[in-house]
Amino acid sequence: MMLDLRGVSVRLDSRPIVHEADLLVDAGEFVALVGPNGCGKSTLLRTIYRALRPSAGLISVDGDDVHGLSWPESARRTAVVAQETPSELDFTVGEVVLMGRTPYERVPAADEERCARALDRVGLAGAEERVYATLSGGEKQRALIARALVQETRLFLLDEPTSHLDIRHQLEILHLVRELGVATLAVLHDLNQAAAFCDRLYVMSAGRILAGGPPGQVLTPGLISEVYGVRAVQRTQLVFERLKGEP
Ligand SMILES: Nc1ncnc2c1ncn2[C@@H]1O[C@H](COP(=O)(O)OP(=O)(O)OP(=O)(O)O)[C@@H](O)[C@H]1O
Repeated sequence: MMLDLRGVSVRLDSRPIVHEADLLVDAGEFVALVGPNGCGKSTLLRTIYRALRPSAGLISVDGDDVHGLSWPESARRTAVVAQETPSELDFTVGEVVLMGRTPYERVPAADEERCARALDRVGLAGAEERVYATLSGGEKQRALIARALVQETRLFLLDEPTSHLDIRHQLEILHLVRELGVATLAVLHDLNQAAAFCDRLYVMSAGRILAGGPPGQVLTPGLISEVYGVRAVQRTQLVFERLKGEP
């Protein structure tokens, strides 16, 4: 199992935020974590990438307790793609991508080669010298995915990677991550998108994981009304597919 959470609870300022979460991601799986604002999704993700410590439970990545690993060792197992943070803005794209090599000994020529390959893979070939702050939202997300790629981990954690992108760029990013084939746990807000892209998903509400499984089994009108307080009606829906080339 690539990621295995057993009974994970998290407290912030002594308030219980996550209660006894169990969650699995297998090698190569794309798993979504959905739930209403404030239910604890980001807190759970931050605990997996060690920005927070659980108050109870165990989180293992590739068989080892992440909170027992050294920082570089855990960073060689798990890469995070979140929304941009101010820390990236002063750098060139190449410098941002190279941050992904921080947990490794630096080998300049080989690292530049890795950086070029990763940028090529995300459709930003040759963008090393561009200033990160000047990229479009979609390009920034792709640069952050390139950074995760050079980190050479077997697990990706995505925290709302598409939330300020338009529909075409949202689809591009989700396609891209899926095609990489790296085990991924992604916090997503759009339930239709989560259902379309993930192998399995978990639904969180008020700090608890209420259900997990294939989207068709989990996203029932009953569960959606219980969790979000909205009535879900299943209809033939408009399906968006990315077209090749610019619109
Ligand atoms: N540093 C903190 N100290 C205390 N409480 C916090 C802290 N950070 C977040 N919280 C609270 O924890 C709860 C869960 O927040 P979290 O950001 O994990 O939710 P989320 O499901 O990711 O929400 P969203 O979908 O809006 O991003 C919220 O009630 C929030 O106010």
